[in-house]
Amino acid sequence: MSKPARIVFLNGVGSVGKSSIARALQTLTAETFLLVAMDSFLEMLPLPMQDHPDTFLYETLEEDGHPSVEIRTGPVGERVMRGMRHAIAALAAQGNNLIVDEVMTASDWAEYASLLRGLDVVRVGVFAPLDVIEARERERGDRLIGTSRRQFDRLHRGMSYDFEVDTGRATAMECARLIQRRFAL
Ligand SMILES: Nc1ncnc2c1ncn2[C@@H]1O[C@H](COP(=O)(O)OP(=O)(O)OP(=O)(O)O)[C@@H](O)[C@H]1O
Repeated sequence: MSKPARIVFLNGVGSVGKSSIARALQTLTAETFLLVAMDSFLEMLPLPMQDHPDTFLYETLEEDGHPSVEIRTGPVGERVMRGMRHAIAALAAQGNNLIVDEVMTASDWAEYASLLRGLDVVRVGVFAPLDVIEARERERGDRLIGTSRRQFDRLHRGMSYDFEVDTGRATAMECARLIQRRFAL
């Protein structure tokens, strides 16, 4: 029987810097870690279904005079997300170490906690000031403006973390080093 997998969740709003940390962290760990990104599962949908009431519907509202994107999840979208969580559990059950790039709420976490019981799981909260995140969102050019604003006050409600990093004060590589040292990865 192989060693139980280690799983590092990076959770934070869009454009906060999760994928950049994940890629940096992969270069630092002693053992091999796969990167599993929620975005990769969204990209599995056919293009016309990527913004659709059955899957994920993106609606731009206004909040404090700024665009703020509400994402409504339909039944097919819920199924994709459940499938992702079970797929992650299946990868880990086979001994694959994982870095999971997620945008998860406390209720999503509740399902992970039950699927991953008994494994070595750590949760890292990835934070930065909203103005910094929104500047990155604008610079990227391929992100819906207002996605991070909507998630900013809501995503972390009810969540607790084993460790937190601030990408407004540290590069992705510096954040990755802090995580690698903290958990001796
Ligand atoms: N620590 C950092 N300092 C400065 N810029 C950063 C940092 N981390 C990421 N960036 C930049 O911010 C942008 C978003 O980064 P990244 O794709 O890692 O975010 P993300 O949280 O994975 O986003 P999403 O959830 O939308 O996929 C990129 O242009 C990246 O180069």
